[in-house]
Amino acid sequence: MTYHILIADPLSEEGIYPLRQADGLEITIATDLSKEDLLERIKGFDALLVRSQTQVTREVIEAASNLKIIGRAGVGVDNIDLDAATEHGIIVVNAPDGNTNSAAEHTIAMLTALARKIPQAFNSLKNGEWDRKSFIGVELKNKTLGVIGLGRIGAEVAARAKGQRMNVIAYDPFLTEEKAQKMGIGFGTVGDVLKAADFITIHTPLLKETRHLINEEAFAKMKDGVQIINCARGGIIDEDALYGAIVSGKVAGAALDVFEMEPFVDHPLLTLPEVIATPHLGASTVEAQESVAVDVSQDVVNFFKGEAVRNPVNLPSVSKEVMAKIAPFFDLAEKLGIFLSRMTDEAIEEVNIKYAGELANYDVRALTRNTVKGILKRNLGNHVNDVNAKFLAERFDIKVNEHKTTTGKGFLHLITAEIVTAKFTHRVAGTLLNGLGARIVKVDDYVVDVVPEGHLLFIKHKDQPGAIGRVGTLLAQKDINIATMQVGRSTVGGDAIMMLTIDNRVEQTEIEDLTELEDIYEVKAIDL
Ligand SMILES: NC(=O)c1ccc[n+]([C@@H]2O[C@H](COP(=O)([O-])OP(=O)(O)OC[C@H]3O[C@@H](n4cnc5c(N)ncnc54)[C@H](O)[C@@H]3O)[C@@H](O)[C@H]2O)c1
Ligand SMILES: O=C(O)CC[C@@H](O)C(=O)O
Repeated sequence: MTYHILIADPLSEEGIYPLRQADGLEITIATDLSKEDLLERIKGFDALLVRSQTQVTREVIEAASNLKIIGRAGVGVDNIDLDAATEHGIIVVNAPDGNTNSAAEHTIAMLTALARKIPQAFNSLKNGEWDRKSFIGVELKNKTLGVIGLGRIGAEVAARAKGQRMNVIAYDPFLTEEKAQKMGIGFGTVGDVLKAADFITIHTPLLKETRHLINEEAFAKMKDGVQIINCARGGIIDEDALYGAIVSGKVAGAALDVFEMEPFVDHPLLTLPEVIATPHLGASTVEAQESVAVDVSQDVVNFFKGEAVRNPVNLPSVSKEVMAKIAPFFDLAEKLGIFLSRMTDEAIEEVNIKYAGELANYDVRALTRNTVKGILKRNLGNHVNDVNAKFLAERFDIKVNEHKTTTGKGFLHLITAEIVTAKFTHRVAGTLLNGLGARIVKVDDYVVDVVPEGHLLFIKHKDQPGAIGRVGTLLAQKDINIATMQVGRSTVGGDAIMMLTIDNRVEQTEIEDLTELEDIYEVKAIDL
């Protein structure tokens, strides 16, 4: 099998080495595609790798009939329609750590250049002027740097600013006073930061909540003569408001690496001498580009090898240690779901999955997704996968609940999956037995011991002499060999079940013939 990878933005050649090394991957590099070309070209590709330039819109995702993974060589995924990717079962991976250092260094370079008006002075010199009066800067020492967004990059910038002997005050929804104290920085609300800072640097993602976070109202709270740096994302600062604040003299200077609309060739802000700018170069170093490309390429290779990806954006990430514990249960979890989906033809309203024993100590959301995937597969086939299973369940108004208990009822680990319909509840439990592999150990209230593999028949019948014989005879007449059989009953002469493993898949007509036998209530064929 060959998977086709489209690299649509320039990536470091050294960085894509993992892709070049892997078997079964064919790489096409086509950068600077127009929107129309991308919509046309994307059709045959299994993977798409981009940086920040290519806009991976819903339209692109819907035009891509084979796409399975989108890799973003960098942090921000605001150029990718994540909802559309999730709905279409496409996993999005990024490279969150590879460019942190470069982006932090760029921010500090911008801060210093802004304070000392270096770009303006250089331009003047290039224009043949020796002007020592117009470019009087300010020192950073003892000035206050306000950091909005103290994540990976914000924290690095804060640490470096302290090296410049600046006072740092930060706001981040995850920042506590204790953590700020440990970092040796001040802590406050956005308002406190805006009020206290001589320089303000933004390091949040662009989200609904952060769009125009720095607007007219925010500028009004700032010190007169404040200077602003944005090396995060265009759109976090309202550019019209910034223009007004510079012209009015409220803001003495701005250093911008990112803009609301990129790319552009001219921009009103660049007509102002107080503004210095770079064309989104925060991550543009040899080291960062190699690092993000390696990270994202490695995840694409892992994905096509069926291994866990390290930096999923639209799936919760699972640590290596947890993955090692839960990965052996993936197949069983999915099979429990497939089993349950065959137990009823009614609409499923609720799915309850209970993890008992040691499994209860781990993050088992990936197992839950596998069970939900198994349940939905009956009607959705390959349209459902790990990425969209929960989303599709929600779309179909199926509530998914996860429960945990450390008591394993005699099993080291036990997964019990349950589906609830308007009329019935069905339950199936499975485990992994040391040295023996997966087993289904309970179906509804009946204890069984069945290997979840191949073709199974689940038959509900009356506990009467002859019922089992009649099933055996009919299957023999149809030339269907029984490999294994388990029986269980609630009470003598009451309801009972048979679980058969058979060598061939049964047809619907054969199920109907079995159902017509005396004392047989219900027959379900389950292919695992
Ligand atoms: N210019 C570039 O080339 C370049 C390079 C790398 C990253 N970036 C951008 O830099 C930004 C930060 O990247 P990172 O790796 O540090 O991300 P991160 O996820 O590590 O940190 C983001 C931080 O912002 C905080 N945050 C979210 N909403 C907030 C709000 N309303 N107010 C204050 N803080 C808020 C989060 O809690 C988080 O701590 C992103 O926008 C990223 O896309 C730009
Ligand atoms: O692709 C780039 O160079 C920009 C990357 C940067 O904006 C990011 O969010 O990682």
